[in-house]
Amino acid sequence: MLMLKDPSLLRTQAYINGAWVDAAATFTVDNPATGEVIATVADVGVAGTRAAIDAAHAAQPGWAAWTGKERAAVARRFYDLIVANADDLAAILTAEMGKPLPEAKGEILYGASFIEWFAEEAKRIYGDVIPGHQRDKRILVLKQPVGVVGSITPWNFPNAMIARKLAPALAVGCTFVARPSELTPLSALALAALAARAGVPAGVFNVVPSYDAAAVGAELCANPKVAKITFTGSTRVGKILMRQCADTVKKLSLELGGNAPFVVFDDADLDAAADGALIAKFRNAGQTCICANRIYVQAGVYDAFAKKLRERLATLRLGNGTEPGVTTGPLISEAAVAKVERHLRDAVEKGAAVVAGGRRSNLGRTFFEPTLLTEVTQDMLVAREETFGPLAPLVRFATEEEAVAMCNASEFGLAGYVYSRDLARVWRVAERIETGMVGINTGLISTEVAPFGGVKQSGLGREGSKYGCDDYLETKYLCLGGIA
Ligand SMILES: NC(=O)c1ccc[n+]([C@@H]2O[C@H](COP(=O)([O-])OP(=O)(O)OC[C@H]3O[C@@H](n4cnc5c(N)ncnc54)[C@H](O)[C@@H]3O)[C@@H](O)[C@H]2O)c1
Ligand SMILES: O=C[C@H](O)CS(=O)(=O)O
Repeated sequence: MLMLKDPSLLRTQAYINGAWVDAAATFTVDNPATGEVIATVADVGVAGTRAAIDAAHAAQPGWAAWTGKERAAVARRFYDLIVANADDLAAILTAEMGKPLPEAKGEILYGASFIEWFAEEAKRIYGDVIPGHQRDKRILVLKQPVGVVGSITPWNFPNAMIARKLAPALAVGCTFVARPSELTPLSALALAALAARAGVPAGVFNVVPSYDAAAVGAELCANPKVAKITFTGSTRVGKILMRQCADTVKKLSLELGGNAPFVVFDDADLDAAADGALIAKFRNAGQTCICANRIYVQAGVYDAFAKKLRERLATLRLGNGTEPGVTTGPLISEAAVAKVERHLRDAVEKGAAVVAGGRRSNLGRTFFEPTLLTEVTQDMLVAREETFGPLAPLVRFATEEEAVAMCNASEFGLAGYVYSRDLARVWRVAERIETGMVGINTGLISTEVAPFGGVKQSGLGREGSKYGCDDYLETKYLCLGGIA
């Protein structure tokens, strides 16, 4: 049973047009650590999603008519309420997703940082005045909200992935229909409760929990009242949404799959690199889009680095995320465990060696021991596919050229990491690696102040930073003639 300071944050109805709405259909939300049902949630399906879109469409002109300062004030109250209720939001998040409470609290504050950042940006949505091309012409450029935004988000960061999208939308005057993952809807519903308390007007922020992701996604993509789709999730689903948006030429922001290379050169600080690899690989039990998926180590330091990383794996404690001292929670499902096992089996069959972990834990069906593999080669599944679990594969390389070529031998390009104390080498590799983001001598790069996003099949657009409003704005050009 979830013990909350404010039990009213545990919401199981949809939030549409400022009202909590039941539905005839429901679905259950399970605790991935224990398998117990923690909530039964209204499933509003396509009909409820359509109603939410209608509400968002009706509310949008009014919301856009508020000044940036007025929207900023509401967003600031929203931020303050999230921070004030962070412990409850973290408890809800851990219950439905499994990550350890300290990590869940960190996610809540990370998500809140986007609400804070874009509350500030709301006052600075500037246009332009451009010198006329003819004597009687005056040219203006306006930045206007795109309109209704449909949002589809994953289970691994059930608070922050919504906040990272909702924040710029609210700031510029868009309205928002959020369809959270069926695995983790409670975090989104708790955010809706706090948004209402903050004074976000009815219809501006709607949450439509639903089990049938494909049907609701198709409605969001096809409905002409929706101007933009913002999606975070797998590349597979991102491609489906792209296709479905074509008929109405919707704007798209896509934060998709990753396969991050993590490169350790022989001149690196090996302790710093091992610390960085531990966080970049095992944060959220390896279930983040920017997790180090392939760890490339230059031959001269390969054994020393493997030893240091193995020592650090021994400090990880697997367990239920509510228990003090637990660093690594369960995976989201048995299917996720099966994917880790498939990558492990393939690697071992092709010659890799298990030097730590390598098996399910007796803690439960979704627990897998943090695992370290050596003698991994580029042809193994673990180097080509996103594992999304606590499996660290070490690949040996000889030269910088070889390392960069192996990094770029992927259709993904979200994040990459480079450890070296040679400034020239760091610049060469950071400029040549085909990713949207590069961590240099650090394994933790996520922040609201920087543009988050990928290249190649890892996505379109950027979230956060001074660039983060761009994807929620249209640029309108006014040409004033006859000014003699
Ligand atoms: N780039 C990023 O910022 C980022 C962040 C988090 C996760 N991810 C990626 O997400 C994946 C893991 O998350 P996941 O398993 O939830 O991904 P997923 O693509 O399976 O699901 C993401 C969301 O899409 C919904 N969905 C599934 N099929 C759909 C369809 N046909 N139409 C519409 N919606 C549909 C799901 O219910 C969920 O809400 C990984 O690939 C990870 O790299 C990327
Ligand atoms: O899983 C993907 C998230 O975007 C990772 S982070 O929350 O930005 O670190």
